[in-house]
Order: sequence, then C-alpha cells, then structure tokens
Amino acid sequence: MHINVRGTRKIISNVSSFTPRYEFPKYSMPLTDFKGHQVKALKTFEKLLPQMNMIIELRDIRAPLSTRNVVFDRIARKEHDVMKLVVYTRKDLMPGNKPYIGKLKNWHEELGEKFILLDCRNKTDVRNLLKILEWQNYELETNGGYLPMGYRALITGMPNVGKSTLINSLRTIFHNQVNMGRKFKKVAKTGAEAGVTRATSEVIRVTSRNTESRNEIYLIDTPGIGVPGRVSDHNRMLGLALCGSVKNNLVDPIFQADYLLYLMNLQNLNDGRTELYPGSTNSPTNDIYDVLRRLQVNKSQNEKSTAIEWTNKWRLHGKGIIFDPEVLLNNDEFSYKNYVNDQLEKLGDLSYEGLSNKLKGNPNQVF
Ligand SMILES: Nc1nc2c(ncn2[C@@H]2O[C@H](COP(=O)(O)OP(=O)(O)OP(=O)(O)O)[C@@H](O)[C@H]2O)c(=O)[nH]1
Repeated sequence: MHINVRGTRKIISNVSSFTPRYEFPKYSMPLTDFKGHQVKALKTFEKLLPQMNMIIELRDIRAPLSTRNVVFDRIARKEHDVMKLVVYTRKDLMPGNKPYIGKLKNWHEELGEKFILLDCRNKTDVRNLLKILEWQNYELETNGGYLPMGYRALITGMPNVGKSTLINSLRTIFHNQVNMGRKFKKVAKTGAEAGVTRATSEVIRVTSRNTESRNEIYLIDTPGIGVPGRVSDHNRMLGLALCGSVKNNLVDPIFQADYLLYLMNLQNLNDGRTELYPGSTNSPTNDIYDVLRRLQVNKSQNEKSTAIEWTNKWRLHGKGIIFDPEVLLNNDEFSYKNYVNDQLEKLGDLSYEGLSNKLKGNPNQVF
C-alpha cells in the first residue's frame, strides 16, 4: 500500500533526525484465522436476521478498521429494516485525544452509521446501551404495537471484542433489578483468548415487561467471526493479533512486537509526548531488537519471551495506543466510505459452500 503522508512531520522531543517507518514490511504469516465453526455461525446469523430488531456490532476502539467486518455488512444489507448500532468496546483503553473521536465521527457520518463507545465492564456505560435498547423498543411499540417474540438484538463482532462480557454486564443489571441480592450464573463465557464463544446462544432476556413496555428485550450472543483472507492483509492480521482477535500463536511474537513499535513511533509523531517504550521520547528507534534489549529485565530472558510479555501487556491493558496505521497517518486521500466499499468489493459474493470447501482444502486458511 502506498501511503501519501501530509508533509507536517513533527519533531519527536529533541531528536530531530528520527523518522518513523511509514510502511511496515510484509513478513511471511497467515492472513486469516477463519474457521469452520464461524461459517456455521454465519449461516445461523443469516437465518436469524429476519427475526431481529437490531444488530449490535462490537468493534475494538483501538482498531476501528481492522475489527470492522464487512461480512456483517454484506449480510445485514439484505435486511433493510433492521437497525444497526456500532459499539466500540475498550473505551477505557482509548487514547484521550479529541481529534481521534472527531475523525471517528466524520467517518461514521460518511456512512450514516450510529455508534457509541463503552467499557463492557462498566455499569454506567452498559446502562446507557440498555437505555438505547429500551428507547428503540418503546419507539417500535408505539408505532407498531406488541412484539410476540419481544424486542431482539443480535450481538455480533470479531473474536474477543467483548461480546460475552457485554451480555453478562447487561444481564447483571437486569438481574439486580428483578432479583436483588441473590447470586446468579454468568450466561456467556468470557476469556482473554479469541474464540471462546463457539456457538450462537439461546435468547437471553435483559429486561422484563413493565408499565412502560409490554415487550421484553432479548439478546442473542454469537461466536466471534473473523474475516476471510481475501479482505485481509498483513497489517490487518497484525492489528488483529494485537487486539487478541486472532489466535495469539498464529503470528510470530517478534513480528507483533515490531508492528507495535512501528505504531508507537507513528503515534509519537502525532502526539510527541508519551513514553511508549523505554527511551521512546529521547532516543526513539525503528529497531525492534534494540527495544527488546531495553525491555529485558535480565540477561537470561530471551527476545521471544520479552516480545510476548510486551505485546501481551499492551493487548490486555495498554492504554492510549491505536492499532490501525490509517488512523495515525494523516493521509488526506483516505476515505472511510471508499475503504468499506473496497472491502465489500474484495469480499464479493458470500458463498458458504465456497468458504467451507476452501477451509477444508487449505491448511493455511488463506483464501
Ligand atoms: N479493558 C477492557 N477489557 C474488556 C472490555 N470488554 C471485554 N474485555 C475483556 O476482553 C476479553 C474478551 O472478552 P469476551 O467478552 O470474552 O469477548 P468475545 O467477543 O465474547 O470473545 P469470543 O468468544 O472470542 O468471540 C475478556 O478478558 C474481557 O474481560 C472492555 O470494554 N475493556
């Protein structure tokens, strides 16, 4: 990809000679982590869609492009009436700069997409989402009346973006309202690894009928669905690895660490203040082995384990880092609408038979 970068290169601290990399090398790696159970989930997803009143697509705020899956757009386009809401998760890990949110707003306006940000574990944030659901339910009810199957929302998204955590938080709020004090079991399994949920769930009730509404609100949890190789590329695979949306061991940890370094240097080019790795403000480097040496706690720790430790730390708790270079590079030519259309074009027709056959015949899962 050729990137046309605007000529306003800020100087990082007092190191005037340092130039970050604007492109990342294409190391050898698989370009997708698409699996058989995901094809099955897609078929169920498509079948369930006509019964749905809303699709809630979760994406990781640190990688708004990489965790956007056009497979969902392709399926949802067939159902014109269904409302779609994008929920960016991990708000708590988001960079605190206003321009980023401004950029996101502009992008979504281009497509007329509604979005909110939340931390799936934060009660206030999750209550706000519940209010949106209740409001939509109320609107529908006042216009159309009673829904015998209740108001239904399908929760979708890439693996590990927080779907099950969000459902559990919504359930906890509901449970505390109706069953004060008594313990209850989590309904959706959660975990730090991609692919914890492997089957589409039964309907999960999150509100009861009350004086304002006769419709109950239900959610349906789905397994995380990755992108087929034809809409993926090296940068995307690396971004997804850093978010935890593909299996950790698919991409060499040194490549992941190097990609993180590439992103950090680009980020410092924009912000110019944060100590993202040892010496990043006064002696920045593009050499990952140099950074790993700086990070090593003792001589016996090897480069690979240092890389794993460092990327894990950022994947799980790293605050203020963005994993999509398109967000960090001030590229005037970038258009969100064109990006999405380009992805849809690359995806082409979604043929499940084709996907299943290619999965069977291709151990590298690249298709
Ligand atoms: N910091 C932070 N962590 C979160 C948030 N939401 C979820 N997590 C964590 O992210 C990890 C993955 O969450 P899950 O809810 O299992 O993700 P999922 O989308 O259901 O995953 P799959 O089953 O693989 O599709 C868990 O360790 C959660 O605790 C959030 O908003 N902020």
